[in-house]
Amino acid sequence: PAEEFVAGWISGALGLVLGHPFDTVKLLGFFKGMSFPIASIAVVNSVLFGVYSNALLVLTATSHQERRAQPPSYTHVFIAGCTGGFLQAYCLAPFDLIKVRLQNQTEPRAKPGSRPPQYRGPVHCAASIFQAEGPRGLFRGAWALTLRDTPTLGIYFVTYEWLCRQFTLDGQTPSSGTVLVAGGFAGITSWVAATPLDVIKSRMQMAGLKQRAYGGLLDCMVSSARQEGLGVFFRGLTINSARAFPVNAVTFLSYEHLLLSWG
Ligand SMILES: CN(C)C(=N)NCCC[C@H](N)C(=O)O
Repeated sequence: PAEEFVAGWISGALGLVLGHPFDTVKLLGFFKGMSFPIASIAVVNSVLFGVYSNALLVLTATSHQERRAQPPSYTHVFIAGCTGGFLQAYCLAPFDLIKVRLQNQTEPRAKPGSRPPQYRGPVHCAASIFQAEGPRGLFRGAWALTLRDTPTLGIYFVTYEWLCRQFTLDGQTPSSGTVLVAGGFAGITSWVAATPLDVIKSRMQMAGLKQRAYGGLLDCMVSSARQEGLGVFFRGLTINSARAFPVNAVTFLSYEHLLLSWG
């Protein structure tokens, strides 16, 4: 049961290398600042895949190797995915907050005489938030992140399993092509479902800095929709989907291959 955590770690890091250019498309260099996301996403992906697989083990009493011969029901896949999503959201919260704060810091870095950026890097950003707001400050937006990730990661694993089963004979291991396509579409489906709460989550994480402070999640939703219309909930949908396909195709392919090679 521990190898799923390790495979999740490595596959998350590989997926991230592909996704990073999409994440930083608005910034200066494509692969700039990748060490922090790699370290954090690898941990978070390890929690997601490790908890998912172990939750399925509890629910169905089958190990990863036995699941092709005895496929779990979609209800069990969904519950295990939601459990993984819920726990990964808490691990992701501080890392995601730092990422959003740094990515929204668009002052040019090297211009002489210009005001230095508020955060000098991820560690300085974490320390500044901790000093100003205490440990709870690092979990700003965590509630919105949990609401975003719990159902959408259930959807993620159900889509992946469903597509794999459509293109694979009963009891067989899916081909690499199937895993790539199923992983890619699982990523897209989950991000389409996640985008409305992703917008709200990022606004809550930035609250107090760039935008106004919100009374809570609901207040943020209502006032964003009132000021900008319902389209606000779909902001970033295209880039999220374009990023989701390669990231999750590679994540699932490397995860399945690692587990297969470890027996
Ligand atoms: C919020 N949603 C939809 C997800 N977290 N989906 C799972 C994809 C995880 C992958 N590391 C990625 O960043 O796409």
